[in-house]
Amino acid sequence: MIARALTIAGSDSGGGAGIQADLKTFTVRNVFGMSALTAITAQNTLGVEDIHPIPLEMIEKQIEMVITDLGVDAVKTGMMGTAPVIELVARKLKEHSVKQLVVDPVMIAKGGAKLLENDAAHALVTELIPLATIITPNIPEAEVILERKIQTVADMTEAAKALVELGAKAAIVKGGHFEGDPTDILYDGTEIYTFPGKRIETRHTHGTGCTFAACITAELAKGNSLVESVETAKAYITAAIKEELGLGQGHGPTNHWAYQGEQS
Ligand SMILES: Nc1ncnc2c1ncn2[C@@H]1O[C@H](COP(=O)(O)OP(=O)(O)O)[C@@H](O)[C@H]1O
Ligand SMILES: Cc1ncc(COP(=O)(O)OP(=O)(O)O)c(N)n1
Repeated sequence: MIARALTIAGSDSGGGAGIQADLKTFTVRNVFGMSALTAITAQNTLGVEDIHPIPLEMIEKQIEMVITDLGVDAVKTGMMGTAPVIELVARKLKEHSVKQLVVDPVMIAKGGAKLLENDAAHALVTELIPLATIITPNIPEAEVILERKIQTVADMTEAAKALVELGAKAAIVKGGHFEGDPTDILYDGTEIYTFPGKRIETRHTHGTGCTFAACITAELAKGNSLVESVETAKAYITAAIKEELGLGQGHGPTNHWAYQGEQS
């Protein structure tokens, strides 16, 4: 049977991030993708113009309809928006005993728009992080969650360990926001793994975090190990950034078809 993945996240009308990035990535990685929308955003490569939240009952129904009929092998969470959404999603994931959960703690879009209310970071820590197979913050997100500054690779390593202490089985702190080459640091509760990268000079990096986490989700859904899944996701996002599509006037989307690696 084909592997199945569910993304619980916001819609990006521009197609580079959010639900759209997730479903494209799932498809390219040979996984059947399903979605539960938490919000509709009106955005393009220049920024987020408006956000329309989806009512809690409707979020709950989407999750319920998908899991009880089609089933899921892995779930990814992205833009949650508010604490009540986080609480609801955590409750549903527990009710359905979801085993593979990738938590992308989306907070702020590249253009600066707030995608998570300030008071919701606490719910992320108490409700969602303890359920996570892996949490995938960028540096500013890890700083908010842990209430500390992250300025060096050593700080990233300590941050990954601290995120696991909060209850996640594993944590990868992404280095895209550092100057210089973007190294990502994974801690799986036992070992530290370093994923080095070469910085690609481009403005087309909209949705890099969503795409990276979606690829991890797809690989986990197919039964790959965590480290294998992160390895594939790093190669996938690197190719997606490198082979830019050149769309839009601002931060353009990455190229979800670019990765030529094997289907695992
Ligand atoms: N310019 C870049 N060149 C190469 N890799 C990048 C670049 N920007 C981000 N990445 C990689 O893309 C992935 C997503 O990271 P990041 O952009 O920090 O996430 P987010 O979109 O959540 O801010 C990470 O693996 C990171 O190392
Ligand atoms: C609906 C929606 N969800 C998430 C994001 C942010 O995605 P991310 O991958 O972190 O990419 P950037 O916005 O940082 O480029 C979004 N913009 N919209």
